[in-house]
Amino acid sequence: MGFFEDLAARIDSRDTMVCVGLDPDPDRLPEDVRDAELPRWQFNRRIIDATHECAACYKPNAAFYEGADGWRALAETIAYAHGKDVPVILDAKRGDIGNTARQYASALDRADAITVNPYMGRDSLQPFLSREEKGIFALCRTSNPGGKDFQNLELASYDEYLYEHVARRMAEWDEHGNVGLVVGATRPEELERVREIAPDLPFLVPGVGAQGGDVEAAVEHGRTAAGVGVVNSTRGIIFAGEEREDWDRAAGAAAKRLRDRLNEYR
Ligand SMILES: O=C(O)c1cc(=O)[nH]c(=O)n1[C@@H]1O[C@H](COP(=O)(O)O)[C@@H](O)[C@H]1O
Repeated sequence: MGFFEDLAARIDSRDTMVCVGLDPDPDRLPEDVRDAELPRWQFNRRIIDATHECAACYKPNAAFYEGADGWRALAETIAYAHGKDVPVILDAKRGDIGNTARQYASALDRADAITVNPYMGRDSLQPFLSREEKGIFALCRTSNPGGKDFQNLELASYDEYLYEHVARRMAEWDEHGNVGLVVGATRPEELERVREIAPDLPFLVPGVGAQGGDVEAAVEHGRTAAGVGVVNSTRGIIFAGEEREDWDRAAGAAAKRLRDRLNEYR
């Protein structure tokens, strides 16, 4: 089975669209894991134990795993999530010239899907697109305030915005049914627009929770007609119990709350 079939099966069987972000910021790790060997992995292990039942997938962001210990923590985390039958999207926002991209694509040996930056064009994405059984989420309209700086430039020769063009092109380049788009929940009208352009591509929708995005729009437009799409929250889940001793239980409760809130609109 390909990534999106696995993801669809997980969404259906667990009745959840929640993508739990795993960004173990060292400055925010709880006291009781700080002195452990591989604190990031110990933190993630307890977060996964507490959240896996309502996780459609996990999304570790590579930025939080720099360095030799970080990579070990990431490898342990991915293997542990797989042990719970939860797919993993590596949020690495990759994209480079062909031979470099081929090396970056080896990150997919471990993870099930990856985020890519399409700015360098088709050849920079080809090594990812060719991995038919793996998923690729291309940045389309990002959730951050500066997302508009380039993504909302109007392309005179196409009479559309750059983010619209990215959506259209990615749909064209999706030869194996393994492409999705990253579209933030912070711009609901653009989320709706991207859904119109690319009706069949699953979305990864970040920006709810800490960034204050629109949950209803994320559900309504994030999914394909077949119901495939996920909504990510990271800090709103993993640091929900930051000041508490039972921080993992608090994360579990936050993940459940988000699942239930998303399900109200499904
Ligand atoms: O590619 C992403 O996942 C991503 C794209 C985007 O437009 N906005 C965005 O916030 N993200 C990532 O999603 C996560 C959001 O974290 P929270 O704001 O804590 O929920 C971080 O790992 C971001 O890097």
